[in-house]
This record gives sequence, structure tokens and C-alpha cells, in this order.
Amino acid sequence: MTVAIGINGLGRIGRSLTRIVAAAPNPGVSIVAVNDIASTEKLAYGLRRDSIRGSFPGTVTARGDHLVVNDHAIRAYRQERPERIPWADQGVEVVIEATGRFRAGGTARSHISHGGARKVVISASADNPDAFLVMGANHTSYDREAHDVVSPASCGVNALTVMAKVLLDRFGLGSVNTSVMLAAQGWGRVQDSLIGASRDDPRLGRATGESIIPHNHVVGDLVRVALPEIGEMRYSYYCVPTPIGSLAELSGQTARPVSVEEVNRAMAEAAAGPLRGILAYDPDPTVSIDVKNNPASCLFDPSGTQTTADGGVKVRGWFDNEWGFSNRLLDLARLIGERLPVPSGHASWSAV
Ligand SMILES: NC(=O)c1ccc[n+]([C@@H]2O[C@H](COP(=O)([O-])OP(=O)(O)OC[C@H]3O[C@@H](n4cnc5c(N)ncnc54)[C@H](O)[C@@H]3O)[C@@H](O)[C@H]2O)c1
Repeated sequence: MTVAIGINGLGRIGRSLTRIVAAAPNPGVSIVAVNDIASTEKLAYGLRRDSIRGSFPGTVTARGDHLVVNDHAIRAYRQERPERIPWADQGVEVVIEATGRFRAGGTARSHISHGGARKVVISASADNPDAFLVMGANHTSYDREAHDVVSPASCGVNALTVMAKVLLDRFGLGSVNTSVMLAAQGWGRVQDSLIGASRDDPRLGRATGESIIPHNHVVGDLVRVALPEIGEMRYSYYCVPTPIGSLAELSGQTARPVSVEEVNRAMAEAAAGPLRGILAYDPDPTVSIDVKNNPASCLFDPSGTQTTADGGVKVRGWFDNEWGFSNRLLDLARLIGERLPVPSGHASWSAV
């Protein structure tokens, strides 16, 4: 089946979603509507020209209130408030909320209560969603009746969680400490500017090209939401000036001493087996730009593995913070869209 999706916000994430869907031979989703505060002409330009990904491999034009991607016409709305977007008019089932402005579960819910969509996926570590669902870790806990607004947490959480899951399942894992180095974001500032800095942390308004900027991201708490067995965690998060490509490192204590070879074999087996497509494994010496366009949540780097005789372990993974995460958003939209509950009075509704 094909899930009809709408995207609110055609920025870095929204454009990645559009490119991924356009390039896939059988994406399982169809983008039927988008919304942004930018004009349709600007949205088309933003898809055609991209400083990180290069020119669009196909055609994108603005035609009235539609964005035409290759031969596919997408209704483009221009509303500033989520409750004003008439998703139901286009048959949108799942909205991907990707503006970064409406991260609160309550606000995002208006895509359903006012816009007529069935479900919402927030493209960020949202505030108070019905569930945090990390693909490969706890996505099977999705409850189609109870979960209307879900969040896949963040790109860093996804990268850490899949490595933690392999270690936890194979060797037991506790006393976990993590670091994420996140590539530049759209909200970053070229010069110091404290006005409009994201959230309350003034350091996020500092010039991104000049510094490694610590950030109080709740990454560890969200890994624990996906993997509660992991227990207490400590975590650090840094914004770094690379344009794309981010790094996640995780250390902890295994239940018994393990060797570097055992850890790397476990990761390689998971990447070829149960976590195929979500965890990738590459023994070639890697730097951050090498992960560009990689669709996995985490590209495991075996050269980063270290162990100690008393059960200490440290692992390293790379992730394309836009591309990998956008692939997970689409995985989640498919998972949810294919399990939509039957509305009362529709006994023979499909996709049950
Ligand atoms: N970029 C990444 O690497 C990344 C990775 C994971 C998660 N995220 C999260 O995804 C969200 C979006 O990030 P992004 O990098 O795509 O941001 P972005 O700034 O590139 O894009 C945001 C888009 O939303 C539009 N917009 C702003 N206000 C709007 C409104 N009121 N109504 C409709 N559209 C509006 C903007 O015009 C822009 O096109 C953020 O919450 C971010 O934390 C980003």
C-alpha cells in the first residue's frame, strides 16, 4: 500500500524527505501536500539547488499552488499556523511536522484536530509526544489506538540507540556515557547573535564556524526511553562546524569482559541481519564527510572500538544527520500509515 503523507516545513529535513521519496523506485509513501511559510517558487528553487546534496536529479517546478517534482504534483500550502492547513482536502494520512517550530505534542496535534490528518510524526525530540519510537529499538511498541503524535527522537539518539541495542542484547550494558558531535544546523549563526537562539541556551547563538559549542541536549534521557533496560546514563552533546556528517560515541560496562573483535563481529552481524538498513558497517577508514547520503541511522566504524580487561567498552558511529534521520521518519510514516485504526462506522476500511 501507499501512505499519503504531508510535510510541514520544507527545510533541510523536508527537502531530504522529498529527494528520498522522489529517488525511490517503490517508496511506499506518496507526498501529496506540503506546507511552508516560503512561496512555492522558493520551495522549488530550494529543491533544485542544494549546497550539500547538489542539483536535484530530476525536475522541480512551481505551477500555481502546486510543486511539481518530476511528474508528480504536490499541493503546496502557505500557512503559518498548523491548524490552518487543510490536510484532509488532499487525503493526507500522516503529517511529518518538520518546521522545528511545533515540537510540542499538543500543538502538533492540531494537524489532526483541525487539519483532518490521521497521525503526526514530529521530526525532532519533541515535547510530550504520545510516544518516542526509535526504529530498530522500540518501534514495535507502536500502538495505533493510543499513539497519534509520535517522535523518533533525534538523529543523535538514533545513532546511539542502535549501537547501544547491539551491545545490550549481546553483552549486557550499563554505566553508559555518550558524546554526540552534530554538524551545522540551519538555525546556526554566522556571527554571534543572541536573538532567536534556539531554546534557552545562549551558546547556541554563538558563531557556528568559530567554535565547538556544547549543548544541553536530552540525548541520554531519550536513549533510555527507547532502551529502559540500560539504566542511568550520562551524555555530552556538541555542535561542530562541519556542513554535514555527525559523530556518536558511546562507552559503558558490559556484563563480562569482551574483545574488540567480539564487539565488531556483533555489530557486523546486526548490520547484515536484524538491523539491516538501520545500522551499517564499514571497516574502511572513515571521516565525517564519508557518511553523506548514507541512509542508515548509524554507520558503525570498527576502528573506534576499544575495550578494557574489566568489561569497559567504547564504540563509534557516524551519521548523516539529515539523510539517515529522514529515512527513519519515512520508515515511521510507513509503519503508522499501514496500521491506521478503523474509524467508527467504516467496517471495511483498508489497511487494518
Ligand atoms: N537538519 C538536521 O540535521 C536535523 C536532524 C534531525 C532533526 N532535525 C529537526 O528537524 C526540524 C527541522 O529541521 P531543519 O534542519 O529541516 O530546519 P530548517 O530551518 O532547514 O527548515 C525549517 C522549515 O520550516 C519552515 N517554517 C518555519 N516556520 C514555519 C511555520 N510557522 N509554518 C510552516 N513552515 C515553517 C521554514 O521556512 C523552513 O523551510 C528541527 O526540529 C530540527 O531539530 C534536524
